[in-house]
Amino acid sequence: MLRRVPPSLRRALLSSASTHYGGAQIPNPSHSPSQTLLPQWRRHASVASSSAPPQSPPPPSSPRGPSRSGGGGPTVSSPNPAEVAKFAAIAETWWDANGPFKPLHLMNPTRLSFIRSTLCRHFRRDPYSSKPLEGLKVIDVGCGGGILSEPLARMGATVTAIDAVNKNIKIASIHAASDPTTASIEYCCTTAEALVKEKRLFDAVISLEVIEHVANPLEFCESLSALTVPNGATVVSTINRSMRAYATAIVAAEYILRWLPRGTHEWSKLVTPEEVSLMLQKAAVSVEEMAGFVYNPLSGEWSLSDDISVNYIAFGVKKSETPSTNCT
Ligand SMILES: C[S@@+](CC[C@H](N)C(=O)[O-])C[C@H]1O[C@@H](n2cnc3c(N)ncnc32)[C@H](O)[C@@H]1O
Ligand SMILES: [Mg+2]
Repeated sequence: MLRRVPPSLRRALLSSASTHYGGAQIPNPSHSPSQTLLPQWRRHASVASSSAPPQSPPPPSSPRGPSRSGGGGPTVSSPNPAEVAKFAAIAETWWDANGPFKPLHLMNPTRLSFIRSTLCRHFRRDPYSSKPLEGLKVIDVGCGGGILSEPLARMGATVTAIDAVNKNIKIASIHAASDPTTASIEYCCTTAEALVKEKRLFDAVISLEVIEHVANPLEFCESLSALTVPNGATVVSTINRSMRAYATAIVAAEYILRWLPRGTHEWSKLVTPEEVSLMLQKAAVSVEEMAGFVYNPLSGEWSLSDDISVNYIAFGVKKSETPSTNCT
């Protein structure tokens, strides 16, 4: 089943000018109105009525040892310094379930459910086993305090977790050390780009709520792809650049409810599902499933949905052959 672009999203896309990401122009749908020219993806299986067909599991990734940068920070300049400073300022609050990262704590079971089901389907694992990701090398890019990295390790994955903020890595390492299962996580203050230079490879590359904070989203997608083994999985979540997202994720969350510090998200830096899909496609990752996260203010819980107008997550598969580059 192919996912249709919701009318609200099409309207937002049609009203926006062409967007440039690091020199690459993301096509403006108003110039190519045919829906067939927009990326197509399946609904997430637990949202849709049909499930995705199984695919060949990827070959095992190369067994490289840990590599850590010095304590001062990442080795390359891809992070946006202003964005990094925002996260450094609130690093101590990562594990405060009522602090600025409360929305991520509340969203965690829902996003883990999407990750568990898509990875298990792709890698042909039993999602009901206690360690469904056993034997898979997974990297959590922009891990913050490790609130996603830890459950991934509990699901059996061999986890590497990186962040541009050294304080985050210190806090994540201390927190993980208290449990033998999570103590095995390889935490490192570095960037995806630096690991690409080291030719590190992972079966699954996951980067949640990071792309809207990086200096160059297209280059970031290219780095995520370069870290993924052929036929491996790349998972990205973020906030849509829609009017609804502006009203809820920025005005309500930052200014009315004060869940997040003001200025956490800049509307102009948000990326739409089509843009994420096109950038990943350009980077040789084909987005195959997408789902929205919706918040129920009555229950205070998040759930998976077809509604990708605000928060959404995309699952992609790295193509087995790298497309030829256009050298001039
Ligand atoms: C909103 S937090 C998300 C944390 C985590 N992925 C999660 O969802 O629980 C964004 C994180 O990305 C990190 N970050 C921002 N830009 C980065 C970059 N270019 N490379 C690596 N980490 C980055 C920040 O330091 C911060 O910890
Ligand atoms: Mg964010």
